[in-house]
Amino acid sequence: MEASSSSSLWGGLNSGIVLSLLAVAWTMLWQALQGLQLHHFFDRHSRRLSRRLAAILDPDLTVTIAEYNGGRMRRSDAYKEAKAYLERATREARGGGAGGGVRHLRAEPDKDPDRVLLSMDDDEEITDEFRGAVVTWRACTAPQREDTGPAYFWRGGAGQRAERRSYKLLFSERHRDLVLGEYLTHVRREGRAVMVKNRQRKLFTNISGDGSWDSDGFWSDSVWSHVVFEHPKTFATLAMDPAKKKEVMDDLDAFRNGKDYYARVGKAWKRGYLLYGPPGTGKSTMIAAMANHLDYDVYDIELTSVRTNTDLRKLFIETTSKSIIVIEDIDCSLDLTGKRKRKKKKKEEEEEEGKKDGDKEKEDDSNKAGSSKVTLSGVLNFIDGLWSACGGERIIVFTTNHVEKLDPALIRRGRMDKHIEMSYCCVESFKFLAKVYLDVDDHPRFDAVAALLREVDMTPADVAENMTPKAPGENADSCLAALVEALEKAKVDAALAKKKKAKGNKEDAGAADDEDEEEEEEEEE
Ligand SMILES: Nc1ncnc2c1ncn2[C@@H]1O[C@H](COP(=O)(O)OP(=O)(O)OP(=O)(O)O)[C@@H](O)[C@H]1O
Ligand SMILES: [Mg+2]
Repeated sequence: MEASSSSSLWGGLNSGIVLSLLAVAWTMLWQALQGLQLHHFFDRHSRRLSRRLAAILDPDLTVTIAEYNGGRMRRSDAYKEAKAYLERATREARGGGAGGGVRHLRAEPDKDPDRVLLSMDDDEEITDEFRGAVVTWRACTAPQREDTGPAYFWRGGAGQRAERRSYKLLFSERHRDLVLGEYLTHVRREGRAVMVKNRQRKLFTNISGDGSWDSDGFWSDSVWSHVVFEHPKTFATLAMDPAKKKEVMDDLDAFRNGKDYYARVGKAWKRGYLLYGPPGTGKSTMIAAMANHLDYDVYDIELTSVRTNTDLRKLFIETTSKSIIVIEDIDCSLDLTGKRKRKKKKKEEEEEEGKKDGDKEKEDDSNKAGSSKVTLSGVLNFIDGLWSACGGERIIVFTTNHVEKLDPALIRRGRMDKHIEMSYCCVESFKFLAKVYLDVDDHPRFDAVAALLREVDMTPADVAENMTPKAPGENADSCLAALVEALEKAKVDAALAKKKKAKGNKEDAGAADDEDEEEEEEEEE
C-alpha cells in the first residue's frame, strides 16, 4: 500500500513535472508561432479538430438553413431571420451574455452610419440556450457549384459570388422535439422582430426598373429599383389645420391597427387617399409624413413609364406589404379624365362620317400622349381589382392639382376612401410655420401677415421659402419683413390679374355679341 502510495506520489510528481514542462513548451511554441503569424492557422484547425472529436463522442442532430434554396434567386426568409437572430446573439455575447466565444466576426454596414453590424464569420460557432437545451449554431460556406445557367450570366459570370452560405444548427437527440417544434419557430419570430427593428425604409421607383443589382450582390429582374427612404418631414412639421391633421393621423392609425376589422368586414386591407390642391400646398410632403408616421416603404409609380395594364398589375404584385403606393399628378400622368365621354362623342362623330376604321384611329389617338397604353379601366383594376387584395396593408395615394378633371369612377369612395384638400396657407398654418422655421411664437409683424393672408392666396411652400434665412445675418425680423413684402406684391399681382381677366371677359363677351349679331343678320338675310 505504502509502496504503491510512494510510487503514486512519484507518479503524481512526475506527471506534474511533465505537464508543467508541456505547458512551458506550449507557451514557448505559441509565442514563436505568434511571431510567425501562424497562430490563426493552428487556432482554426485545433478548434475544428476539437469539434470533430466532440461530434464522434456525442453525435448531434443538425438542421441546415441555406441562404438560397432551390433555383430561387432570392435569399431564403428563414436564412435572413436566422441571420438577424444570430446577429443579436453575437451582439449580446460580446457583452458577456449567453452564447459567447465568437472570435472571428464579419462586419457589415449598419443603419447607423457610425456603426457596423457584426455577425459570426465563416466556420464560427455560437451557442444558444432555450428552455434548458443548449444548441450550437455554425456558419458554413461551401464552394458554389459551377453554375452555367442563365443566372450565372446575369451575375456577370465568374467571381460574382464564390460561396454558398448556410447556418447549421446542432443539437442533442434528447432535445429533438423542443428544437424542431418550438425553438426554430422562436428563432424565426425573434429574427423577424430584429429585422423590423433594423429595417431601412425604401423608396421604390418603376423608372428603369428592368433589373438591377440587389443588396445581396445578385441580379434582380424586379420591376422596381430603390434607394433608402430618408425624408425628414413628419406631421410635427407639416402645416395644416390642426383638426384636419389629427383626423388624417387618426385615420392612418385606424388603418394600421385595422387588420381584424378588415378581415371581419371582408375588405382587402388597403385604403385610398386622394390629396388635391394647388401646387406647393404640401401634397408630396404629406406623403412623406404619412410614410414616416406609419413606418412604411414608398412605391412611387411614374405612370407614363408603364407601358400596359399588365405591366401596371405586375408593378402592384411586386409591391410588399406595409407600403404606400403613390401616383403623383394623376391628371397629368394619363388622359384618364373624361376619356369615356370623349370616346363616346368621337364614336358618334365617326358614325356620322361613316368611318369604318374608326376604332383603330381612336386607339391611336388615346395613345398619342406617350407610349403608355394604360387605360382608366387598368387603373381602376389596379386599385380595387382582385389582384389589389394580394399582400395586404397597402395605402394608395393619388395627388392632383385639378380634382375636378378626374373621372368620378376613379375617385369614388371605396377607391379613394379619403379625400384630403391641401389648401393655401391660412393664419394658423403661417403661425405654425413661423414656429418651425423661425422659432417665434409671436412677433409685431404677425398681424400684418395675418391681414394680408386673409386677402391674398399664398402657398405654404412660398410662405416657408420667405421665412427661410438665406444669409448669415438674417433673422426672424428680416424674414418676416420679406414675407410681408412678398404678400403685398402678390396682392398687387392678384389685383392686376383680376383686372386683366375682367377686361378679357368683357372683350370675349363683346366678340360673342358681335358674332351673335352677325349670325342674326345672316339669318335675317
Ligand atoms: N403644408 C406644408 N407644411 C410644411 N411645409 C410645406 C407645406 N406645403 C409645402 N411645404 C413646403 O413646400 C415645399 C413644396 O411642397 P410639396 O412638394 O409638398 O408641394 P405639392 O403640393 O406636392 O406641389 P405639386 O402639386 O407641385 O407637386 C416642400 O418642400 C415643403 O417643405
Ligand atoms: Mg408634389
